[in-house]
Amino acid sequence: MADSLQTVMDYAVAVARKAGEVVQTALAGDRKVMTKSSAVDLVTQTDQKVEKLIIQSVKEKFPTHRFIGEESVAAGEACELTNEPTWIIDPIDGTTNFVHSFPFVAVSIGFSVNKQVEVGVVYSCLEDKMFTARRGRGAFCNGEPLQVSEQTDVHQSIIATEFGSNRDPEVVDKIFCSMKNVLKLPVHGVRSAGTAAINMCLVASGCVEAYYEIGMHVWDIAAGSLIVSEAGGLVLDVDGGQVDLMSRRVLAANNRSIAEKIVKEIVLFRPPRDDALDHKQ
Ligand SMILES: O=P(O)(O)O[C@H]1[C@H](O)[C@@H](O)[C@H](O)[C@@H](O)[C@@H]1O
Ligand SMILES: [Mg+2]
Ligand SMILES: [Mg+2]
Repeated sequence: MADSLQTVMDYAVAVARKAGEVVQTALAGDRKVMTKSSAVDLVTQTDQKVEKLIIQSVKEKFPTHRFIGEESVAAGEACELTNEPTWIIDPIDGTTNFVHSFPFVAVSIGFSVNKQVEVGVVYSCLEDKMFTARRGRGAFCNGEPLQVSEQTDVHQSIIATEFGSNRDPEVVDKIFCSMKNVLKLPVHGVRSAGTAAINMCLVASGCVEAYYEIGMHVWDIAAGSLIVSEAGGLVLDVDGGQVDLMSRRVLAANNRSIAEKIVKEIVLFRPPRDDALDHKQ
């Protein structure tokens, strides 16, 4: 598999770039907005078109590989991570940004074998930044090596998080309570890029010290998790334990010292797992 992983990586980069071109072109036109799990969980025809393009392209080259794609799962496909080679795809991470032309939108492609992410590609289309990682081979942005921040003092940190698309009052309260706790540590700032994948690339790039979220999905974080760990960071569960990609909980941090401080401030809850949830809307 070692050499074929490079073939996978090269192909993922080429497909992500092609997908990014479609996203950019679509930004110039009208976007028909539909909803999924809630009134603020948005999807457009471009999300669906880009996912089809990625899956068709990959199937031509790797006919036996499996897929977990956000929009295919929304259409009723199983969301099951097995030991088989699997492409984990978010065609547009940051659909709300895309709808509003808020300029952070990414194509995220992870590739896993034995349930472990081996290749991660996040293409931040509007910034034209191609983030890549292969397990054990480092993380890069447009070919330049990435390194997480060296900051160990949480008070000198920027922390990224997201509001998600669940508007259940109890969940919103927990999200805000965690955010308030983090802000009051105090930290230099709290930020939301509106895309989990780009938040993770910001950790990998050393611009923010940590990103945490409860409620996102496996396709939001599969590629980014490898990019963070290959840039020298840690990817954990929000309780500080081992991350489980299907659990919809993640904390990516530059180092353990920052991670431990953030863990203490997060109000924990468990959304339904990706492999247990009925995604079909
Ligand atoms: O734009 P998406 O692909 O739907 O991903 C979003 C996700 O829906 C939202 O819940 C998270 O807060 C964002 O960070 C994701 O990137
Ligand atoms: Mg997403
Ligand atoms: Mg998406």
